[in-house]
Order: sequence, then structure tokens, then C-alpha cells
Amino acid sequence: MSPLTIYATPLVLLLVFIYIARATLLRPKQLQNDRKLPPGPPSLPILGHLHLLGNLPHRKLQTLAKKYGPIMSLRLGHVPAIVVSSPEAAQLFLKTHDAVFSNRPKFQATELMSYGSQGVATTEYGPYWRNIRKLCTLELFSPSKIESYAPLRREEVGLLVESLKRSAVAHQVVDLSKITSDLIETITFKMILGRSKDDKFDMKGLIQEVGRLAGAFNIADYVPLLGVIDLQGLTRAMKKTSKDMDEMLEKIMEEHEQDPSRQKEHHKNFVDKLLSLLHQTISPHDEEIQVIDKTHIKAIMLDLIVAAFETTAATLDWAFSELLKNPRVMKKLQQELTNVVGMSKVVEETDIPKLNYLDMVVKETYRLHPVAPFLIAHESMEDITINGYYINKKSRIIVNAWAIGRDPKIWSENVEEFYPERFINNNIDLKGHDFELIPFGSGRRGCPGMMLGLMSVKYTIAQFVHCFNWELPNGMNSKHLDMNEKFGLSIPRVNHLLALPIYRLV
Ligand code: HEM
Repeated sequence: MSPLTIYATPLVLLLVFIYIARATLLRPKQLQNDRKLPPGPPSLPILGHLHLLGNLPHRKLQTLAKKYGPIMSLRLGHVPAIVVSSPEAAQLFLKTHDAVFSNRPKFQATELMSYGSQGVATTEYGPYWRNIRKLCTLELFSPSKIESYAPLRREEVGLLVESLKRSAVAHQVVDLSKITSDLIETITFKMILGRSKDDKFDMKGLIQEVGRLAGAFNIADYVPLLGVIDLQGLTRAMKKTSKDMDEMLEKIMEEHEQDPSRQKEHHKNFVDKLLSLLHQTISPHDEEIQVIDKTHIKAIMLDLIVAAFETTAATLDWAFSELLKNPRVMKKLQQELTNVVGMSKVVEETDIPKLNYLDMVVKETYRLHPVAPFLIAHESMEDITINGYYINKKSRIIVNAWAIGRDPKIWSENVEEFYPERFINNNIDLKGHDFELIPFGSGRRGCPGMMLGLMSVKYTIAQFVHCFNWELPNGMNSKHLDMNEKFGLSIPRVNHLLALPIYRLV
């Protein structure tokens, strides 16, 4: 036994004892009063229901919701949580009572790595969030801004097509997961930071580490007394990553400030825009004057990159996985591309609105693989009663978009099948109005980057599927392609997707 273990064990026992004593003596108000909580499974002392979550909590919570219903009550350590698993219930939380549930809970990861939760996605509901979100919408997500990035997407996807053509000639299997993740990395960095990856910093490595740490199950968030001793080593890792990340973001800001060409309006990218607002009020007309400083700018940049990168890359990974697993769908999509674009041309973004089957393929990808299966956690800002159930202020709201997408009562018995045609005769879209399909969330905290992300997703799928036929390596039967997923900040594939490109245009 190591000396560390010898000292740590009595300490853990002492902390556990204090925790039980506190929990017993200071019983939460909700338990003293006779208020009806939503149903839920029996819980353990201290852990509550943490032990039930497993490695793939979206699947475990789906199973539990079948027994306890679409509004289910859990306790994750000391945190009361409500799990929402039907479109009707999601509508209640994200639309009808949106104003009560628009807060974000604080996590150790966002506190340590997002500058005290000061980014867009991590910050609490209030004037600061409202102003920053308004600014991002105007400067990054407006239709004209999305269009202004079309040349960037065209160039980066074009370079990849050329490289894939070379692989095709050499009969070389490519790592599609890596290729698409590198592509999204480049596009995201150029859009938000105005620069591509370079040797100076390992931006992707750092962002992936932030994603890994933020997505890890951190006992400190649920049993704070145990968090003090940092048994998992996460606090240490977060502090280190946050320091490295800070150095990188500082240098990036410095470079922007020192480049005089950046002062010209048409050269400005998102960081320049944020820097031009330094020490100014974001919105002088709002009820609370907010002056933006460098810490805010770093938190906003980081939040946007993390929100954009993993989600978009994981979507592409699952879309290509499903297309390779379902050759019928791949052929039908190629047929649509042949008809609309023609075999002698590559896809342009202006073709995208005409590609109806592509639209259905993307929706079906999100139905089966909402890459943020629980959206981003929401938190109630006041006590409220919904459907006769009492919900405490500061309850964590977990919307299981993954379970909703796989509910046979909504999607019929072929729910596990990748079948884009299910969208032919309905108007279900991804905008958050149809609670059967909410991979981008809904309401005030719904994803503001949806249209920007969808453009990269659709354009990349269309170009790759139009330019190439794709085969699995070593003649693998499509039925044998593994679809194992891992849970984190998003749910990517466990194993990278490998495939052989064969050029198909004339
Ligand atoms: C294309 C794939 C994407 C998916 C599937 C996705 C999904 C989501 C989801 C589920 C949420 C949480 C919604 C909620 O809590 O109700 C969210 C929030 C957010 N997303 Fe996205 N997203 C994507 C792309 C992007 C991109 C490209 C950006 C920015 C460049 C972005 C920026 C954000 C931000 C800033 C938030 C936080 C909004 C807030 O808290 O007010 N997302 N996204």
C-alpha cells in the first residue's frame, strides 16, 4: 500500500462520516415538506443515483425512464436532478417554462477552465449572457456572416477532396474520422480565431483536453467533500490545461492587437471584433452595464471553439458511419446529387437548399446520434410545480434527447433503423420547434450556431458523397461496421471510421 493510500483512507472515511451527518441533520427542505417529487428509483446514501449511470448514461437513463416515466427524479450525489425523456415533457421545460429553466449549473470544469463560467454556453442566465449571446449572433451567426465564411469552407473542403483523390489513385484507405475532425478544426479556428493551426501551439490537443476534462465524470461536482482530495486527479489536470490554454489565448490576442491591418473593418474576424469592444460597455441600454475585459474575451473564444468543434466533427463521423453502414441510403443520396449537381461539377453551397434527401439524411443522423445527448445541462432558477410534481430551485435538468430520438411511440417500430424516408411526409425540422427532434436544444439556451454548423455538415457530406464512392476496408461487410460510442462532452465513435475513397465524377 502506498503512503498516499495509507493517509487517504482514514481521510476519506472521515469526510464520508461528516457528509452523512450533515445530510441527516440538515435534511433538505423538500424532504421535510410533503411535496410530491417526480417518481424515481430508490437511492443510496451519499451517492444518490450516481451508481446507476454507468459508462453510457444516456442509455441507462432511457431504461430507467421506461419504468419511472418521462419526468423522473434523481439525486446525483447532493445535486437534485430531473430527467426529461419525452417530447411533451421537453416542451414543458424548454418552452412553456423556459424562463425558469434557462440557467446553467456550475461545474468545476467550467469554473476552472472557462474563467469562472464566463463563456456563452457556461455562464448563468442574466444580462451578461444576453449581451454576449446577442453579440455572437450578430457577429458570427447571422445569415450574412454564415455566407461570408463560404469561401473558407469551399477552400478547405476543396483541398481535402484533392488529397482524397490522391488516396483514391493509390487505393489507400483513409481515416475519415481524423480527416473530418481536422477539417472542422481548421474551419473553426479560422472563423473564430482568424488563424489556422500552426506549430506554435497545439490548439487541437488543448481543445480536446478541455473537452475530455469537461466531459469526464467528476465526483467533485456531486460529492464536494470528496472533491477536496481530488482522487481522480481531475482538478490538477484542469488547472494545468487551463494555464496552457490561457497562455495560448493571451498570445493569440497579443498578435491580433499588434497587427495594424486588423484595424480595418473588412479584415476583422470574431476575435478582432471582441478586442475592439475591450473596456467598452457591450450594451449601454441594458439594465446592467457590462464592460468587457480580456478575461471575458478568452472565456467567450474558448466556449465557442469547444461548442463548435466536437459537435460538428462528431456529427460528420456519425453521418458517414450510417451512410457506409447503409449502402442503399448512400446510393440514393448520390442519385440526388447526380440529378441536382451533375457528374461534371462539384457541389456548391448554393446547391444545398435543393438537396432534400440530404436534409433527411442529416435529420436521421441527429435522431439516432444527437451528439450532445443531454443537450447542455439546464438549472431551475426557482421552485416550480410541473404536471403536479414539485421541482426545487437549483435542480439540474437533463433532457435526454437521445432517448426521445429512439422512442418507438414517436418513431414507430423501425426506430433503430437508419431510414431518412421517415421525414418525407412530415414537417419536423431541427430548429427546436418539434420536440421529437431536438439535437440543438430549444428555447433561450438553444444552440445559436445551428445554421453555421449545419452548413459545414451538409456541405462536407454532399461534397464527399458526390465526389467519391466509399468502401469499407478489406472488403468488410457494411453490417459488420461497429457503431460503438463513448460518452463525454459529446458522444463520438469509440473507433475511428476507416474507408476507401473511389473517385466518381467525370
Ligand atoms: C453542428 C453541430 C452542433 C450541434 C449538434 C450543437 C448542439 C448544441 C446543443 C445541444 C446546445 C445546448 C442547447 C440547450 O442547452 O438547450 C448547444 C449550445 C450552444 N452551441 Fe451548439 N451545436 C452545434 C454547433 C455549434 C457551432 C458551430 C457553434 C458556434 C460556432 C455552437 C455554439 C453554441 C453555443 C455558444 C451554445 C450555448 C448557447 C447558450 O447557452 O446560450 N454550436 N449546441
